[in-house]
Amino acid sequence: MASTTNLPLFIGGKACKAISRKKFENINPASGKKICDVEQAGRRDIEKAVVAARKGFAVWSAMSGTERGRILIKAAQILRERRKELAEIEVRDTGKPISEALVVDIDSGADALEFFGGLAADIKGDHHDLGESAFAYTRREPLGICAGIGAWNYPMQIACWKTAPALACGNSMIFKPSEMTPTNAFMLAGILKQAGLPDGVYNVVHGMGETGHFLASHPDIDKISFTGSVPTGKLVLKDAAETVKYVTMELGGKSPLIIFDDSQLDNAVSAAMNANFYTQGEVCSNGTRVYVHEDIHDDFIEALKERTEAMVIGDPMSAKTHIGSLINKSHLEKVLEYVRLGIEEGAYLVSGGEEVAVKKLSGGSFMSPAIFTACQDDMRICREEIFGPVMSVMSFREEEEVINRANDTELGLSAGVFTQNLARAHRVVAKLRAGTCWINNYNLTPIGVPFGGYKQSGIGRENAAGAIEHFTQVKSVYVELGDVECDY
Ligand SMILES: NC(=O)c1ccc[n+]([C@@H]2O[C@H](COP(=O)([O-])OP(=O)(O)OC[C@H]3O[C@@H](n4cnc5c(N)ncnc54)[C@H](O)[C@@H]3O)[C@@H](O)[C@H]2O)c1
Repeated sequence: MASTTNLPLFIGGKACKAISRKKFENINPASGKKICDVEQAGRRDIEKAVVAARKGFAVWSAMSGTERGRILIKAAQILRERRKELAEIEVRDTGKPISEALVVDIDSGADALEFFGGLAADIKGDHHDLGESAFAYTRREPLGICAGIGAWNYPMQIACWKTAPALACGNSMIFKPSEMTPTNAFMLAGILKQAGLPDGVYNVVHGMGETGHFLASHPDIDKISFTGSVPTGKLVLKDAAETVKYVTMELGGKSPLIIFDDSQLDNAVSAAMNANFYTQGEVCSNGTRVYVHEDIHDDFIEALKERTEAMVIGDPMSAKTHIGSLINKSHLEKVLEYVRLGIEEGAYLVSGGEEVAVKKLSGGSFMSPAIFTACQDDMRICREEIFGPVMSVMSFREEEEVINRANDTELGLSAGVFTQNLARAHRVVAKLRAGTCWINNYNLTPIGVPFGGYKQSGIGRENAAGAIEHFTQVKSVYVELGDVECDY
């Protein structure tokens, strides 16, 4: 997109300017330069989107699941055909390395459209036998208008993970991407239209917290699916409570990764790096509390340090880059402040944790991945979500001890266990209070497997067939075949 073009809203099947007449800037994190101005939706724009979505809903919900599914699958194909262009947009908006965006971000969105497109024809209710003269059945009906609110770390993936199940079930969607990464949610609108989606079924409104608040508090919106931080999630929940909306909450994490002494060391190091440094550490499910058995602690740190220091920090558009730019300067400053805090708290900084200058990208927000050892469970770096490339390593001795320490948090998004002893792996996983657990790997999220959090990390699940339940409501229908009994 040329830097002079404004990024419009998308309402009722058309790109449009905001009635609010307000705009904000979309900045490339790696260069610090403006990509474009973005039309900002005010209250009247949200009203317009709700009217369009209601009209779209009437058309879309009357179509068969087979017809709806065909359009979603077609959109998935277009996404894959345009993978490179969309991945480059993702990199420009987020600062993440192109090597990641090409193999994960766009395909993960396409997977969701394909998966839920395939399920659309199979959304159904149950039959209940009530004896010879009666039966009941249930209809699984769409909710109506769903609103999606996204975070900035996986813009296309988040838009598709919410939109695909919502649309498969016959709902319409008003999606608000993060103000920091607005482009690909808008691109998705054009792709869905090209695939045959009726007007008004998928709408995009841009804006900040206020725009999100307009959606979450709107009485004619039936569901909010939110991805973001715990504090914002609580505000959205309050808004949703006022109008008794369905909610899905995908919130933050501070997840444990437990590495036992019989682990295959190279794999454990690989997983710890994936669990902390992928997308510059800006991943909700990251395993940032790494518990390593004391007998292998020093060998683990030695291998980890060597491999981490070989990572390439640089231009996210370069295929060689492993660590791109953090989302912006203030987030970089927040992450570096946590590094300073870790040192103050008495943790030992083994590697990294410094701002890095990248040639020709002086306006970017780059840092070297940080590894802390000698961490204690009560340090703030081990309790608070940093959302940057900062790994805290702690040692442990006993299985029961490490399970208790891993569970000692208000969050519960994910967890990982490394061991060759599979009986132990399953025993430990069963006791971990986290929505997604990995045994001998980390951070894989195939579309057919549910994803979501325990405790304050969230409510509900995304992905897998179960998501259909979160985007439909059940109507029970009692059918009398005999006479009506009446004592009066
Ligand atoms: N569990 C998951 O699946 C998942 C995935 C990605 C990110 N996250 C979490 O997201 C956070 C990082 O993303 P972020 O900084 O964009 O989060 P954030 O909470 O600051 O913002 C998320 C979204 O909410 C909007 N928003 C802000 N105030 C609002 C309000 N009052 N009402 C409605 N909407 C409002 C923002 O504009 C943005 O679109 C991290 O905590 C991360 O763990 C979770």
